[in-house]
Amino acid sequence: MRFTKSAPLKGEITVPGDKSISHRAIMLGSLSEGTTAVTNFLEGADCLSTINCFCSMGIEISRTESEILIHGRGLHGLLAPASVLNVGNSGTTMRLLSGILAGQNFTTELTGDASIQKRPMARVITPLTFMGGSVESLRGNGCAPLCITGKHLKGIHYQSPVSSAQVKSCVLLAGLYAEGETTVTEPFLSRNHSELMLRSFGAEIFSEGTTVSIQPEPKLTGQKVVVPGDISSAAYFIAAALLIPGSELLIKNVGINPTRDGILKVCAQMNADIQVLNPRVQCGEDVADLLVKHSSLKGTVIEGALIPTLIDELPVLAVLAAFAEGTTMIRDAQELKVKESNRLDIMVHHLSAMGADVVPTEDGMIITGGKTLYGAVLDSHLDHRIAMAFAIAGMAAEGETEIARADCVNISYPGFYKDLEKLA
Ligand SMILES: O=C(O)C1=C[C@@H](OP(=O)(O)O)[C@@H](O)[C@H](O)C1
Ligand SMILES: C=C(OP(=O)(O)O)C(=O)O
Repeated sequence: MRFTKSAPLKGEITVPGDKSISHRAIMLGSLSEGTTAVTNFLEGADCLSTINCFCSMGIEISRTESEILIHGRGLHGLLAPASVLNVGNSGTTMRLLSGILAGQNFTTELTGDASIQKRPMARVITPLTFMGGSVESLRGNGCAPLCITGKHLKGIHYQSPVSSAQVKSCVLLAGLYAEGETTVTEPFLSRNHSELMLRSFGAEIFSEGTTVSIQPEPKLTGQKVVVPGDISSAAYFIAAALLIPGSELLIKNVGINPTRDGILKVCAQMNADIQVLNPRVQCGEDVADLLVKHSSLKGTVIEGALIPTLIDELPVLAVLAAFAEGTTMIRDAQELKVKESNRLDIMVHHLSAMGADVVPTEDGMIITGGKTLYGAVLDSHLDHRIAMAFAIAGMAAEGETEIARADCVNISYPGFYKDLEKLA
């Protein structure tokens, strides 16, 4: 895909459904009694991987024009799959499913693409093993493929060393099958969609600060789930509208759960003009429309408790920082090294290739903004967030930017380039 300096972004857009919430709706719908109807489900490759995994375990999932219908079989209704489950590129599917599979009465093998086979799974193997689970990394390297044999699990209090919603959700889902209460404490609060959705499906779950506890063997009942627009997808349009002079864009129906809205807080620190309009609550999740106007941005510090609330937005925030006046420090972002690609290394490389002043640090980077950026030929490294972040950089830079292997945006936003083209 090729990008040159863009005309102003005008009008309105609705971004596709939230990826995290779409995954969870399929999982909890499958483990519930009755039917779960999901509106605005994200038809991205990652969520389709989750659907395929549950279909392979005997769940019937059908579509109407506007909904996905999941015909749940209850907490103990999954069937042993006939072959290896493949999660594709999806870390969320791999880690959350591991928690569910640890409590079944069958053995499953789980694998995924080349990127998934390099991502750390010890972070879920460790707590599941503490619970009495049997989860083996088949190559002995702490990565997929995994072999999971369902066992009788015991509730634990797990102090997670990472602020990861995937780890937290994995342990909570295993807790559905454990004897006694299961508790997770994390350093900083990560996204809480699992907690909100588990509660609405009927689980007994209690959160206080960075600790959450769940009781086993609830009767989960199918629900209607209306998925809000994904703030992680809205992030690219927020950034484009802020960077391109003359832009004024209304992004409708965006999930602004406080565990996900770090990008709005950082943009406010950077002097961005973003109005949060029509705030409302939909299926327990905060939702609003965002009116974004071109702004003169200034540098800021992004660190600590904010990091989990904007973890997937850091690539595009680094692009914003490169166009802002002054210095931006990104700290405590070492998790970016173990995403679909090493996002820290690639952000530093690609921004530098465009002429930005970026210095890598152990857990982030220092960006001195305000330099003129020039188009470059950049590889996505098959990482959807990298492709989308640098598409936006290309629309604000001088000259032409070419993104190679750009179709990986299908993972979280299949219509991304079409939507951009419509607006700009
Ligand atoms: O739970 C989830 O749905 C997700 C959690 C985050 O990962 P970590 O839990 O590894 O931080 C995030 O990066 C990912 O895109 C989705
Ligand atoms: C990290 C991501 O997803 P996952 O961990 O589910 O692969 C992402 O979407 O940026």
